[in-house]
Amino acid sequence: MNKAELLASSHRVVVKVGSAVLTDKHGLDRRRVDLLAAQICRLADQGRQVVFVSSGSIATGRAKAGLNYRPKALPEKQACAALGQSGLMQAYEEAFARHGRKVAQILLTAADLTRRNRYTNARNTLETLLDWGVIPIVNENDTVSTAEIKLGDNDNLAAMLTNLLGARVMISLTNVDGVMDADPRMHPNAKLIPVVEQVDVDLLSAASSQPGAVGLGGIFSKVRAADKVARCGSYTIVANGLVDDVIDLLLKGQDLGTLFLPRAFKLTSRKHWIAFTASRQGELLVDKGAVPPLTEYGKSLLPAGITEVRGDFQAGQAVKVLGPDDSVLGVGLSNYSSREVDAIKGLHSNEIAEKLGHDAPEEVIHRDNLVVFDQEEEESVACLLNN
Ligand SMILES: Nc1ncnc2c1ncn2[C@@H]1O[C@H](COP(=O)(O)OP(=O)(O)O)[C@@H](O)[C@H]1O
Ligand SMILES: N[C@@H](CCC(=O)OP(=O)(O)O)C(=O)O
Repeated sequence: MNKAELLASSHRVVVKVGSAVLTDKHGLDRRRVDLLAAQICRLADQGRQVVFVSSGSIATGRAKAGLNYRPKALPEKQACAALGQSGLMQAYEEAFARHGRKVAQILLTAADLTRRNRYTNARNTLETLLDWGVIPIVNENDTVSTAEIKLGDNDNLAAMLTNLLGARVMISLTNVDGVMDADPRMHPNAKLIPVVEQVDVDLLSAASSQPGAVGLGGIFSKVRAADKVARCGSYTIVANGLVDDVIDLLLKGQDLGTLFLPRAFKLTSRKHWIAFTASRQGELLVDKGAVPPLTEYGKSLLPAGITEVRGDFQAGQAVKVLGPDDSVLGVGLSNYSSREVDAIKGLHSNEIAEKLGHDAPEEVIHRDNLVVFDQEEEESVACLLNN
């Protein structure tokens, strides 16, 4: 399927735009804002529901504050985000209104997505706005998110939202033509990769995480986000947002950018959330005997196979499941707290109740709450989970 057919048949689209597209050395580029608003409105006018993930608050605020350096200290970044976000939204309000569209600001913190009840709440709000024909404009709530609890970057946020909304395609607009086979800043002859059938460890390790002057995460975070999107069965297009009519051209069938295809085996939305969005608080190590039941036969994780508990977690939280060599086997929601798992590890199912002093489930992680990864992809999965 080409990109025009893909967009033509997609009812729901997430568009993400990076700071490098939206801002120049004077701050927010109002002309770019107008061009983007016009194209997003055309996508919507053709009957699509569009969620717009916009970076740019820090770069906009930095110019507004008159800083001639890239803010590094957290309070400075947060102050810039606060200064910039209001101007960004004002520009979008005006630009979308010229096309008769209303926009709504959604600022999310990590906990809004990593906790299931808040995730569901965010989904309900977004669904309502989309039903009303409004364009939600989403950014991370940088002003209150500290380094330890950040979602990471907006590529990751857009991938999480693509799964949350069941969007068929995510369009990621950056300041290069797409994903190249080498860093174009160092290799001027780098070639565009037109299609990525499946992200592998080679592509992930080749992709630079060094951003441009204002971005975050570099092309690496776009490739990783595209892999997450592929695993929920959706497509990603990474294209050049500095091309004035890039979305229009894609709609008309021009073969621009890099297209990431969905995985043949896709996770359900809930399992995708468990694997890539729920906050992971700990690790459970299992012995050799537990590996085939989990990875080959889709069984639940029982206490008998657990040898070690790492980290502090509560019942219901997500944990990584590691093999005896520390390789990542999967991610699942634990029925028990770390203290309880520590108490029952190595026990047979009929010994659990006696040890804990009350009736309790025999599985530490039920198979319905466990995502097991293909062991041949262990390296790239470890990379995906590493943020
Ligand atoms: N292999 C590559 N393909 C494309 N871009 C790359 C590659 N390696 C490094 N880059 C750089 O990544 C930058 C985009 O990342 P970033 O600055 O985080 O953008 P954004 O603000 O759009 O999120 C580009 O400006 C490009 O120079
Ligand atoms: N939330 C931040 C941007 C974070 C981010 O991922 O930036 P970018 O790599 O430019 O998409 C901001 O609004 O400045």
